[in-house]
Amino acid sequence: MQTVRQLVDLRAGVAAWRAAGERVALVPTMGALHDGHMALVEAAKRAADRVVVSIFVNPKQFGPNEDLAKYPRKELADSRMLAAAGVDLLWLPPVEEMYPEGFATSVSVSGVSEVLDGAHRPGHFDGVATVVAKLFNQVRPDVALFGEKDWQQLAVIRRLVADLNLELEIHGVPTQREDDGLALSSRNVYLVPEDRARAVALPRALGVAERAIAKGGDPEAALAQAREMLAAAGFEVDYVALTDADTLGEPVEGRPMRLLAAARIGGTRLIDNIPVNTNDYG
Ligand SMILES: Nc1ncnc2c1ncn2[C@@H]1O[C@H](COP(=O)(O)OP(=O)(O)OP(=O)(O)O)[C@@H](O)[C@H]1O
Ligand SMILES: CC(C)(CO)[C@@H](O)C(=O)[O-]
Ligand code: BAL
Repeated sequence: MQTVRQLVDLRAGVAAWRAAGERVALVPTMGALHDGHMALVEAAKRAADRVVVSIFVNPKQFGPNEDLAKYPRKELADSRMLAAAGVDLLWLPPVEEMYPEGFATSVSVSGVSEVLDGAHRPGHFDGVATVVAKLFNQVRPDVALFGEKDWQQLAVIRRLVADLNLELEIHGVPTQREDDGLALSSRNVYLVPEDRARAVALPRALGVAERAIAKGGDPEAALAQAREMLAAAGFEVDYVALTDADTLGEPVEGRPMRLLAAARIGGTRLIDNIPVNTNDYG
């Protein structure tokens, strides 16, 4: 595996593959890799001939009171995992390479960025859209892979790609979970054992609400019950919401729906989401 930190070297590496007619996949990450990231890498290997993984803890997507400084950084372990998985190139740009002196542009996707996590983390999705647009231009992949764990992020990126006529495919990869159902996340390392045990309430509350709604129950009552379950487990709830799966606006009759939640326990903010399978009970 090649590891590069300068754009000129990234471009040279990718250009050689492109000249040979090879298909290139990009997996953008912020590092501290776990099996969720590795599922993206495996999907990338199936989708393309060459796999580029980026690790960049993007300052522009963290708010002033968020965890940028303490976000886990594990470059050596990450690099070994990626090499062992057969990744071709690791793109590790320093902050000055990504945002040189004078950088002044922001990419903003309205609508889908403004609700849920967008409302709770002002500016977050502008930071994500800006860095992802840059990564797409730097690597120029044929396909890029993102996890469904960050469902709203995936929706924002699909909108960005459609609106700017970017020529690449976006593949969503299902959420990888611990045995008890908690979604894998780099931020799970922040959880002390007691909070880790309680955190299982997040996927459970979503599951309970999903079954109630899928069976035709009152959505507002189901969402209220999920909020109560989370509060009882010690979470402070940012939101539990039922939305249209693509726009993240109000659910629309006959279109796929998604249940999404964000909640904080012991100072750690966790997110999760699941589809609402009305057909299971049709
Ligand atoms: N459990 C998971 N299953 C599938 N994909 C995941 C999972 N966790 C993260 N990803 C995906 O990996 C990519 C990189 O995410 P990132 O590096 O932010 O990791 P993370 O675990 O989501 O970290 P964080 O704690 O910041 O949420 C994103 O596309 C994200 O959706
Ligand atoms: C897509 C991403 C790598 C952009 O910084 C980040 O938001 C993430 O890891 O999900
Ligand atoms: N996985 C999403 C990145 C973030 O929370 O900033």
